[in-house]
Amino acid sequence: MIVSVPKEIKNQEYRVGITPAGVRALVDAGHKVLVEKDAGTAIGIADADYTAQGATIVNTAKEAWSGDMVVKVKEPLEPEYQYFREGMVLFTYLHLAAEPELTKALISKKVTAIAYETVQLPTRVLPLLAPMSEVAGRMAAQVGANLLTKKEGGMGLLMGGTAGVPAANFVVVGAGVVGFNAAKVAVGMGAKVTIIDNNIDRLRQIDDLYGNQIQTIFSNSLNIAHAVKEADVVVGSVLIPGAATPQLVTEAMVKTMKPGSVIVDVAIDQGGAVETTAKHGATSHDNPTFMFNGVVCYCVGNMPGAVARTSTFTLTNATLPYMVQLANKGWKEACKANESLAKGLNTHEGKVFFKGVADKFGMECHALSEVL
Ligand SMILES: NC(=O)C1=CN([C@@H]2O[C@H](COP(=O)(O)OP(=O)(O)OC[C@H]3O[C@@H](n4cnc5c(N)ncnc54)[C@H](O)[C@@H]3O)[C@@H](O)[C@H]2O)C=CC1
Ligand SMILES: CC(=O)C(=O)O
Repeated sequence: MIVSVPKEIKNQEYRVGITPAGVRALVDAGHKVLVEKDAGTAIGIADADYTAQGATIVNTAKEAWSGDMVVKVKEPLEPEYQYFREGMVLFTYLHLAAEPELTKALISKKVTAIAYETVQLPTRVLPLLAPMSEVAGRMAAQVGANLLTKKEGGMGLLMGGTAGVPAANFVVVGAGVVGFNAAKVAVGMGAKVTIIDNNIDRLRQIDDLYGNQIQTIFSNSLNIAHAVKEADVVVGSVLIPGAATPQLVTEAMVKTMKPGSVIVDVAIDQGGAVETTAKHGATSHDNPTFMFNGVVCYCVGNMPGAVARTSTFTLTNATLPYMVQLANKGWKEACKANESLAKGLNTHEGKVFFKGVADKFGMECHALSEVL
């Protein structure tokens, strides 16, 4: 099989879908790997590092989209839709419930699209979302701390406070991988941390691990409203896998926040957990914030792109075994053999196979058993 890897084109996105070690694994298994010129140069992976492991460097995006399977990081952007074609297997983040135009393009061009973020283990863990959620969660605490400074529009608070002066009140809505990592780093910075989730077992785990260092609160609108009103930083990190995110932090709640407080809506890629950021839409690394009622709002849809070298290795450690299965067996046999991978199938032959996406756009959801 020919596996091809385009250079990412999203704003400030320097991650790459494959590392030299990934090229070696695919080449050793008998596949040909095409990597777009300079795909990894910005993060210290030279074209020569790829060719040394057996990749062929191609000069144009068109060639880099020509493989039987195209491996990427971010959801394709409009200029990339021209490369879609029937029979192509696309393995990348897609977030289709928040991407109506991309969904239409994949359907009309009959692409077989397998989304990293909906591959799911029997334990319900999302093994290809978790690595970037770990990065984005850790970043959310750093971003929140930075945005609290006067220069960034914040009220001029130091996350950990000082002896005699209280620490910032850091509230996380959604205690999954993003939320837990955000809370963990915020605790390390000395913030007063509260985490909210509707999964009581998850809250118990965090309570067992962190005791009084993290206040756990069960999710309901009253509890969220109270916590948001008192917060200096709110992190949005709720997810219903593959579906549009419920906007649990309403605009009315945001209006109760103090001027100079901060929202970091990490969940923006699935639509956003905060009504205000969801309405605004994702921001970019070049222009990451906007002000609403005195509150600094940050909702960059590709946060891990800012730490692209760490993120590339963290992501591909997780994606490579699935990539090798898809290349060795072909998508259909690989999905038949691996139920977790099969859950990644979002579109094929012009049909939608993921319920969260079908429900969002009022389309029919086809059963995997129709094709596997
Ligand atoms: N902006 C960016 O660059 C990035 C965004 N993300 C996004 O962050 C979001 C969170 O991802 P993960 O932490 O990996 O997901 P996860 O599945 O690990 O955690 C989601 C949490 O939300 C909780 N939840 C669901 N309904 C809830 C409710 N009604 N009230 C409170 N909590 C509720 C779940 O119980 C779960 O603990 C996703 O949308 C993901 O795509 C992830 C990485 C990068
Ligand atoms: C999860 C995702 O979309 C990202 O890492 O950019």
